[in-house]
Amino acid sequence: MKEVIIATKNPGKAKEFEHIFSPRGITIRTLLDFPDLPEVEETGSTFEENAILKAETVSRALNKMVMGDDSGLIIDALGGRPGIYSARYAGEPKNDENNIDKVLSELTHVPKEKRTARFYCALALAVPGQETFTVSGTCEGEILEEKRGKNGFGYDPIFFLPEIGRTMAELTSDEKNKISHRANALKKLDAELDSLLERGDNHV
Ligand SMILES: O=P(O)(O)OP(=O)(O)OP(=O)(O)OC[C@H]1O[C@@H](n2cnc3c(O)ncnc32)[C@H](O)[C@@H]1O
Ligand SMILES: [Mg+2]
Repeated sequence: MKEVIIATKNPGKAKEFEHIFSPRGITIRTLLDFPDLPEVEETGSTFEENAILKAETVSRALNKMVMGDDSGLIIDALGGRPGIYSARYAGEPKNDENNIDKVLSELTHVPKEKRTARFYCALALAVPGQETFTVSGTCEGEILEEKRGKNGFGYDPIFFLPEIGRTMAELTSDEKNKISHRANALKKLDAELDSLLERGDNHV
């Protein structure tokens, strides 16, 4: 069985990875399947550092190939915030609705043309005994003044894609998985991942 372990506890991410991998005959498992593993501290100062921390910590604990995803929303008018703090922007415990409300209130007086933003995703692939690979992907958009759509997770309902004319939360998962920051990053890991899976280096 071909299997990829993703070092995430976020069910929204897990669903996206599953959608992308299952048509290729690859099963995914996440930290939700390994409840006894210790919490990974996201102490890095960049998305890349945090993705590596997640992937390497879990890879070491399981002695398996593991992918880490660290991602977030970069808003130009907020100097790049919430950035690496996207998950807990409105404080603990992390809550998507509260995060969105905080962003919208900070942007209250910012006009449409200055509401540009991008999603960023860093992926790290840790393989026992090998150097960790990292790649990144982005997706450009604008922050709306109110939520639209019910799909996706996180900041998707306020992230508007001007070329498509819909928010990320108004896309089907197939549509999101073609254009998202996560999909764009994953495309760059494809060749690497395929050859590791072919060689059976995932130690399943
Ligand atoms: O660390 P793990 O367990 O993977 O789960 P997490 O939710 O804490 O993940 P991050 O630390 O990478 O924080 C990412 C946050 O950025 C936001 N985010 C990332 N990708 C997103 C997407 O595709 N759509 C909407 N929001 C996204 C969302 O708020 C996430 O909680
Ligand atoms: Mg996190």
